Amino acid sequence: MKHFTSVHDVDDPQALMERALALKKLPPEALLEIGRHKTLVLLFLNPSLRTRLSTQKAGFSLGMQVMVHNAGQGWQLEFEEGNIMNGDKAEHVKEAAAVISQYADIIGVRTFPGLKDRAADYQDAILKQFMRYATVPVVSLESAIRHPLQSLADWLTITEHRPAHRPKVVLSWAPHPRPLPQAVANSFIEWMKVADVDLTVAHPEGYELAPEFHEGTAVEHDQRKALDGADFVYVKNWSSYHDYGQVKINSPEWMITPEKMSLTREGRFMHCLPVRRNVVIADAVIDHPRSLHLQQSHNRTWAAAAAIEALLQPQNH
Ligand SMILES: NCCC[C@H](NC(=O)CCC(=O)O)C(=O)O
Ligand SMILES: NC(=O)OP(=O)(O)O
Repeated sequence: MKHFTSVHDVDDPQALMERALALKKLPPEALLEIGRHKTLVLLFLNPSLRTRLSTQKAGFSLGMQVMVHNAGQGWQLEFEEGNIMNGDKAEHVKEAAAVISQYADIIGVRTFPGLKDRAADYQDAILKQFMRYATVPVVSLESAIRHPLQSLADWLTITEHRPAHRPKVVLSWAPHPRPLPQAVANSFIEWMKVADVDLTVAHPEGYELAPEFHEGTAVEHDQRKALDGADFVYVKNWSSYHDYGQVKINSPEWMITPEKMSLTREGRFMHCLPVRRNVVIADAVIDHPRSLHLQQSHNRTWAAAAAIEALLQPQNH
């Protein structure tokens, strides 16, 4: 694996998921050898709580040195090719990525979409520029269109709580006051396509995701119908893809409530966090023992550990 930016970078996603579960069970001293004398640099162009801490923790657990760099602490980066850099951008990604590569064995990058220019966001240009100019593997810490470490952690969580039958997994849109990226939803669909689950995406009309992610997935516009018999209910807001970046609905109709969860097959609630209580999800659902949101955030460490280990394999160098 050269980089970890989507499920398509992974030769055998099932094996990676199983390796993450195996790493979770290893004694701490066995883990420490995996990344000894290696350095991980995490670069945050946008805020984070879980990704920042769980990926650092994964690095530390694997015996790595970890450095975190926040945008705003350094020079403002230019990502366009050929621009006359006489504005506020002091350093080109061409130099920045090459320089960081001298200090790091793996570079992690978090970069959210601007949600103004769909074509630009869906080119995932900032992540791709880092991949182009870095001389070491790049791991996505959530890019404009995908969040693969989250999806891998979600898959671990589903695997750990899987019923005997093939589970029905519902990805349900929910309301939010702010325009949010489509990355978590896009990525979740992509990873669930390689997991052995029955996936339905529930969203109001007008909230279709990008065709490359949506195609081939069952879609339901009636949320209650979608929830019928669900084993896992993954809740996430995303802003409109078609009316790009817009919040078209902000009424509580799509909020997940105990009454809606009662339609499921003792369904487990999932959310990547951060979550707005009583907007996306009623307190009584997230505070219920069947909610898996904290198991998901715990599994972020193990997803990151497995991805980092795979990127450290000698064939990458
Ligand atoms: N990394 C997990 C989710 C990050 C981001 N959520 C947010 O920005 C929420 C912010 C707020 O609630 O105001 C998203 O949806 O992609
Ligand atoms: N779920 C997730 O990626 O959380 P952060 O944005 O806090 O990293």
